[in-house]
Amino acid sequence: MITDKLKEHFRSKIEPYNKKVKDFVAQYGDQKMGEYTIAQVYQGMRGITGLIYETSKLDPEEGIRFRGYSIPEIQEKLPKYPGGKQPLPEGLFYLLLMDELPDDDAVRRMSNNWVRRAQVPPHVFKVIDSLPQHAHPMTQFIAGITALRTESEFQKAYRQGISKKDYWDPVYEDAMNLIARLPRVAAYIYRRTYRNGDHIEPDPRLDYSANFAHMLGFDNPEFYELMRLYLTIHADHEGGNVSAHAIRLVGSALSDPYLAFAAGMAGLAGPLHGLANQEVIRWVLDMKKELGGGLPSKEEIAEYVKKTLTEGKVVPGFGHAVLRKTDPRYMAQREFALEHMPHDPMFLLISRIYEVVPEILEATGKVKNPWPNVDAHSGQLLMYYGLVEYDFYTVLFGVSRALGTMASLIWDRALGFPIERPGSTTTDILMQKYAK
Ligand SMILES: CC(=O)SCCNC(=O)CCNC(=O)[C@H](O)C(C)(C)COP(=O)(O)OP(=O)(O)OC[C@H]1O[C@@H](n2cnc3c(N)ncnc32)[C@H](O)[C@@H]1OP(=O)(O)O
Ligand SMILES: O=C([O-])CC(=O)C(=O)O
Repeated sequence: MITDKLKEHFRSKIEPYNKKVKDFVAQYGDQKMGEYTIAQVYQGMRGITGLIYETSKLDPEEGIRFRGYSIPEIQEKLPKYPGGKQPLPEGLFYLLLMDELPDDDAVRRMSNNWVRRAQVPPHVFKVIDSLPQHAHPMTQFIAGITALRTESEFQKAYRQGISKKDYWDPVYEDAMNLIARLPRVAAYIYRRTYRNGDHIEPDPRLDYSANFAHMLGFDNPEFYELMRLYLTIHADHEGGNVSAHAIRLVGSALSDPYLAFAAGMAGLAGPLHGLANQEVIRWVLDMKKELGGGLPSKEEIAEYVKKTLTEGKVVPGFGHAVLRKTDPRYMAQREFALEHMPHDPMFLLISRIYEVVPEILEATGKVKNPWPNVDAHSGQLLMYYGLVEYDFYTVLFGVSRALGTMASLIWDRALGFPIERPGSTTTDILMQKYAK
């Protein structure tokens, strides 16, 4: 294990926070938090608060806050690459884990710490290579993450009989190693699938995002900035979304962070969750093909959207289980596009779709949030810089999601959270009780 200053700093936070939580539960633990209805139970537990997740909180109107900071606030307050405008994801991870804004030094330490941990064992590449080249990148990613598990410090420590109060320590090691290694695994998948296996070695002098972009094959300072923004804004979205919740749930059985993260990635790969980012581009390209290639008019887009709905499909990139306004992550990406590529035809189309879709979804009378989410915009930015293989997009999302969910998983073990095991019931039992 690598001993590091960051870990010692984190260690100093555990006891006081544990005491705060224990005292709070001891004093107020029997307070009622609310009531819920039969309908909510049938509707995917929507609106029921049933989890403690410390690193971020989602407000339906304002969007995500990372440790209390909104997206514009973190863009302003987190350290940046010299000359850059976008926050460094190393700093976001520091904020999420430590509940403290980092300075430049802390961010540099985080960056260097991950560089020291970044070596991916060769068997991981062999596992990925054993899959057919046409295997979806998320299939390859999940296989790669599971293969990384041979390195689990938590698994080893558990076998050796580690005490419960120390679980957080090897979980921290696994989480940090996983975060450090994911860009290499992701880039390997990209180059194997789309660039004839012409792999690019990491450059440890670069920051986390730039090095990732470099290994993918996009050595463009503007793309580096995009990656910094992308990896920051996709990192965390409170605890109830499918990926974060799956990671929390599986981790609660004391499955190690690799297993927990692989479970989360299986959830992220669903088209109603992270995979929507590739579905948006697929849908937009199909629309363009059907409408003859150029920039479709608002009327043509409206017709296409209505056709999608008539066919019983969802309009990808729109709607949300919690948000009730345009996702601030969408807006941050829109601002990036306005600054760097305001005349890009795909950006103009994405903008026009934004003008057309909400009204139509609203008119259905059933869609609770007609506004765009993060996935409605990310693909356009990636395509602009030449990362056009949209099946790969969810892997990028996954690399980012590790930052929030791993910070949270370390806290889960530091706070000694128990195995998650909510109750369930049957319709017959409910009917016997309520349908009298
Ligand atoms: C990173 C992320 O995960 S962000 C979300 C990414 N996903 C997408 O963009 C896929 C498109 N959007 C959706 O499918 C949904 O809006 C979800 C999955 C995000 C949220 O689902 P819910 O909370 O159930 O949404 P909501 O309560 O508004 O659903 C009510 C009805 O509207 C429909 N609806 C919601 N959004 C859309 C949409 N974009 N297009 C068409 N219909 C929609 C639902 O399918 C549901 O229909 P039903 O009653 O026939 O089953
Ligand atoms: O919050 C959700 O349910 C989905 C989402 O936007 C995310 O996980 O980023």
